[in-house]
Amino acid sequence: MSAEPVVFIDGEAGTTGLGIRERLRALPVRIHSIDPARRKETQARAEAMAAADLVVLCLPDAASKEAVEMVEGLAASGQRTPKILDASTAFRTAPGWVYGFPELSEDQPEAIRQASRVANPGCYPTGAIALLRPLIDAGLMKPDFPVTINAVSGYTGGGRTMIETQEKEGGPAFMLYGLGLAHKHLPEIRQHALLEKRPIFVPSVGHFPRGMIVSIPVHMDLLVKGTTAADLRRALEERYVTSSFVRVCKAENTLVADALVGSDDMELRVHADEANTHVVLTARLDNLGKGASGAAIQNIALMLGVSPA
Ligand SMILES: NC(=O)C1=CN([C@@H]2O[C@H](COP(=O)(O)OP(=O)(O)OC[C@H]3O[C@@H](n4cnc5c(N)ncnc54)[C@H](OP(=O)(O)O)[C@@H]3O)[C@@H](O)[C@H]2O)C=CC1
Ligand SMILES: CC(=O)N[C@@H](CCC(=O)OP(=O)(O)O)C(=O)O
Repeated sequence: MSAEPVVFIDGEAGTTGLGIRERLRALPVRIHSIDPARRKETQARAEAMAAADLVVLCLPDAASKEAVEMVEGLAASGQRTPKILDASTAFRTAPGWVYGFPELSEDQPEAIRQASRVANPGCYPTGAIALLRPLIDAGLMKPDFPVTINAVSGYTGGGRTMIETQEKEGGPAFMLYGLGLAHKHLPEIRQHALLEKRPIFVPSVGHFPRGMIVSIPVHMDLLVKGTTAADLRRALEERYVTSSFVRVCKAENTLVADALVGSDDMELRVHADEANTHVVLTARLDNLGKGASGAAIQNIALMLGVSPA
């Protein structure tokens, strides 16, 4: 790899692509862009891929799959091939891909460093997995726990189409969706949180651009006998004590969804009643920060072995 690695963002003009481009200014890398008029042309994209050390895919799932085939085509014709970081849902549970959540386990940063294919996590799974996985790993929550996840997102989570609808036509103040109970993030949450059962996941979107809260209610008598809210909090604190982005915070009585807008951090909380019979676990993040572009920058830094100047 040259002194200044080259990055090509396929989908640079989209919501996630723009966020990554902006954040890349903090890293010692060179961005290889293509003429916006040619951004969907196969030839122009293939040339840009061949010139890059890392390709970041910020595309819809189908276009991401096509882009990965293009990189594989380069390899088949004996050309140098870039590493790939994919922001879509297409490869988050695929064999041969490393899940780009460095806080997942102690070994995950090294796995991301070594990988040639990394899948950037979804926004909701980032919150849900961050709350659930340490509790399963610590043996406090059994893998067959009946998990329910409620979440609210800012409308930028829906990409360009939802942004245009909300901003031009003044979309709904608040709406539940995914009520077919088969949201595209369920397989990812289940696989990386190590859950045996499919969680019930009820996402929602509000008339605000950015911000997210993921919340998971827990009946304490369904956890491993004797588990307290303090045990849950300790397990989370132990997992994230070394993280620069994830922190465990004091429980609050109210939580505002857009408090972390512009930050790449995520806050986790354990809210309990006095009798310790009910707990609600919450994760608060910027859906475009730790939920998308911020997470991508963490992965890019690991994959290219660079850090902010
Ligand atoms: N928004 C979010 O909060 C998050 C989104 N993601 C994921 O990131 C990916 C991108 O999402 P997002 O940025 O929101 O979407 P956007 O719709 O905002 O951006 C997608 C971009 O890709 C371009 N594009 C579409 N098809 C092609 C193609 N065949 N070749 C080249 N460019 C193409 C689009 O151009 P045009 O507009 O002209 O069609 C657009 O610029 C998605 O897979 C999404 O699931 C991940 C985490 C969070
Ligand atoms: C509000 C909204 O529509 N959100 C999107 C998820 C956005 C996201 O971050 O997920 P991906 O990375 O998988 O695209 C949805 O529910 O499909």
